[in-house]
Amino acid sequence: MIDCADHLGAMRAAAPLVHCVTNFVAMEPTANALLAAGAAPAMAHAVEEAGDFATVAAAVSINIGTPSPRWAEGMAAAAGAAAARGAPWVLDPVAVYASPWRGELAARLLALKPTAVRGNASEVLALAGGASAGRGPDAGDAVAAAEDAARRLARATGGVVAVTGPEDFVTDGRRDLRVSGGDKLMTRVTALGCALSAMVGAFLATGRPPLEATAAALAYYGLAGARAAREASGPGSFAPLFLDALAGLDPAADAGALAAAVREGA
Ligand SMILES: Nc1ncnc2c1ncn2[C@@H]1O[C@H](COP(=O)(O)OP(=O)(O)OP(=O)(O)O)[C@@H](O)[C@H]1O
Ligand SMILES: Cc1ncsc1CCO
Ligand SMILES: [Mg+2]
Repeated sequence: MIDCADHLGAMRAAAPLVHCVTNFVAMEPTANALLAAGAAPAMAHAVEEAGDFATVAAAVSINIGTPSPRWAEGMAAAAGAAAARGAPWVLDPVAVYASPWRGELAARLLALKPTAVRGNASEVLALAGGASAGRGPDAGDAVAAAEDAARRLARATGGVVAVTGPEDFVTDGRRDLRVSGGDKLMTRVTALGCALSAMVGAFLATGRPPLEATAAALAYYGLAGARAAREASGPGSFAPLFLDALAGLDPAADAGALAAAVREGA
């Protein structure tokens, strides 16, 4: 059993600074999700300083959603600075299949060996070199179709790969975990996957084993999503209720529900 509540408590106690080089769309939702969870965000992407931010942050999250050539240099600087000091960092390969240039950028970042990759099924399939049915940033493939790709990618980087969707799949190439939770409404509000990647960074910052820390972050996020959906009347009311649920989840009271969300194996 993975003690997700212990991971959540440790993350909140550390209140880790997560430096995010992320996309225009995701900046505010990501910063708000981190703050609601009890972590601290920084968003800065200029190549002149992204490495400086990454040097003081407890974790780094790199998201290629709306790149430009200079922005890409900021991503490489931040990822490189995290990798150089052994700090955890997460790669979110948004729409990596959408253009050859985006594919090259993702490959360049992947070569810096992210502690975790978090993407949807189409992104993970494409990042591993396969065909995918993604459209814009949205998945067109089932999570199950990306499991082998995720394992191969994890073995190649030595890190963790998380494929998210209706049920999340997390692997380090040897051990597989599945995480249930969430709600379909989460696909009707933009950038919640992007914010989740930064949340994985916050949990990795505790220094706990990356596979388990990633699963704990997904379980926490999914439980908050399911709770918010119970109260929401649509995507508009879901968004603030989700922040409240992230803030309100309690390691003691919710330990059972968090642990029940994660299962090992097939
Ligand atoms: N169909 C679904 N049913 C239940 N929960 C879901 C569903 N789709 C996504 N989720 C929840 O949303 C989380 C984020 O997942 P998703 O795979 O949608 O990210 P994404 O496609 O990268 O999003 P984006 O790029 O828009 O930020 C998942 O971990 C899960 O908790
Ligand atoms: C809508 C959108 N376009 C590029 S990034 C992004 C945020 C969701 O991934
Ligand atoms: Mg995404």
